[in-house]
Amino acid sequence: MEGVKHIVAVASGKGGVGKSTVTVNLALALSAQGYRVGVLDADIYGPSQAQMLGVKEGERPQAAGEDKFFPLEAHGIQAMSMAFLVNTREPMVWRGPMVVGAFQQLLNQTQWDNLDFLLIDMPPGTGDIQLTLSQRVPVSGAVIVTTPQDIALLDARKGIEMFRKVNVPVLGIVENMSTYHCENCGHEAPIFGTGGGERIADEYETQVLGRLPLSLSIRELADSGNPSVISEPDSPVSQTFGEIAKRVASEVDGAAEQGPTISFSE
Ligand SMILES: Nc1ncnc2c1ncn2[C@@H]1O[C@H](COP(=O)(O)OP(=O)(O)OP(=O)(O)O)[C@@H](O)[C@H]1O
Repeated sequence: MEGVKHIVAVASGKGGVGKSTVTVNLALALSAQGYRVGVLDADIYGPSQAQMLGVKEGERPQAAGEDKFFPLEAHGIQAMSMAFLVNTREPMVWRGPMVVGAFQQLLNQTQWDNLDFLLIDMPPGTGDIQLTLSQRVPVSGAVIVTTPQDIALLDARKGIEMFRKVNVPVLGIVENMSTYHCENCGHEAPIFGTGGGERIADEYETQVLGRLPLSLSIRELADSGNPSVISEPDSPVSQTFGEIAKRVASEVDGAAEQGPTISFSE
């Protein structure tokens, strides 16, 4: 893909597990480590990246020649989202083919500037957008975000299986909302259970890239457009994102050094 070295999909089976939050913080952590990073928000119906990156409503991308757009820039990250092109207060009442068409346009018509990593914030599930992505562009790998409870793991398994079917390597699992740390009494409570990320990583012979707590500040900072990694760079949460970023970068570079693999499927 023009202007992009590595494409990494951030995905989950289930909605609301923190994909967008992980995407934006991982992007900022990679950027803090010196990489040039872009974020493509592939959630056409419910884009979140504009808000999480603090892009003001109504800010629109500039045209780049006849049929391309320059991405917007926020916190040093290049970004493209449906939210930059439409009024986000109105629902998008679109059928599947229109959604896929819009995604393809975001994919093909954004003029990325010399990126090391393009992170794609996927919509939940294993449908049209996921298939389109794997068929249209070379995806270096996928990061699977899950919470530790069984109902989320069930959907995360489907996500992993889907990427395997389309020959996209799974780089690892991010276990989000692992434990709740009470800011008043210090008590740790594993609200969504324990060990889920590890179990699923073992099952699919992949790794847990990192574990993040259920935390008021993660939510407040992401929702306010100044995510943890830039607002609290020295916090344990930001350090965890830094470690996840290092693992992702080394997995992807390692994969690049091995060269392409040949696979057969029906
Ligand atoms: N570790 C966390 N602690 C507290 N709140 C969190 C955490 N991770 C995410 N959240 C909050 O949970 C909500 C959902 O997160 P987010 O939008 O990242 O999920 P998602 O998986 O991308 O959702 P969707 O399926 O809608 O795309 C957001 O308000 C976010 O701030």
